[in-house]
Amino acid sequence: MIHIKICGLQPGDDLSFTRYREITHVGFILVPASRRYVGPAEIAVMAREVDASCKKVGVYVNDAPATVIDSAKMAGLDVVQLHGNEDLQSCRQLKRAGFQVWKALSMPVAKYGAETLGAQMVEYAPFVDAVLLDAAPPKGAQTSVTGGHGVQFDWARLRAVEDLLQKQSGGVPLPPVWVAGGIRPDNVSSLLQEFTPYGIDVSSGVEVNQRKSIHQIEAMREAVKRHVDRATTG
Ligand SMILES: O=C(O)c1ccccc1NCC(=O)[C@H](O)[C@H](O)COP(=O)(O)O
Repeated sequence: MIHIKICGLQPGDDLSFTRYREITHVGFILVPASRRYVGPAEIAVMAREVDASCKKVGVYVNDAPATVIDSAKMAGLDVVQLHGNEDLQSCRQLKRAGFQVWKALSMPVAKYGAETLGAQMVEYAPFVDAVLLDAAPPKGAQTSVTGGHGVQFDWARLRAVEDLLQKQSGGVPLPPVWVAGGIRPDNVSSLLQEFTPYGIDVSSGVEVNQRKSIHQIEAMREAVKRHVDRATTG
């Protein structure tokens, strides 16, 4: 199964999609500069509408671990997604506090090749539960708004990640890989032709007028299902 995370929910959004088996994670943005910012107390209220099968993820950028722990406890989160330059020590501290930890890594641009990415994945592996490969933010984006721009990276680069995972299979086990950045119902199939991630993380691609659309979320789920069905029936 390809897991799906829908990210950037806000008060008033319809959370009934969290009951779908394939939508395993729902995300909230705890980055004050983001247009999708929601505070921990508001998340705790929204969380009552989240199906028990769906894990609640909080996205943080460069906050001190103690701040993340207090906020994530108040919000009732299962997973903390670190979307900045957080170090190994911070990941370890958050895991020790009982949270699953995901580390976002910016997908290689020309100066930053597969080896660097592989080295980072190996380095973070013991301290995280997953890595999330996201597109680098566009020029001009606010410094702390490191994701959620609807920007796609070159998915052909994921072939190098596939090779890394194959090569690594005898060595340090690498964490599950999620892919994010500009994924929409009408392009998800091209991504999945390049690479089969553990999961996909989607935000802008399931929005209409900057708010989550239940129809777009449904279209995403259908598009992934169609791809998987086609792949399994040949
Ligand atoms: O969504 C935000 O506003 C955001 C702000 C700061 C850091 C991360 C942010 N989003 C991270 C996500 O998990 C997004 O789902 C991911 O970057 C994909 O976004 P999109 O390209 O819009 O699908």
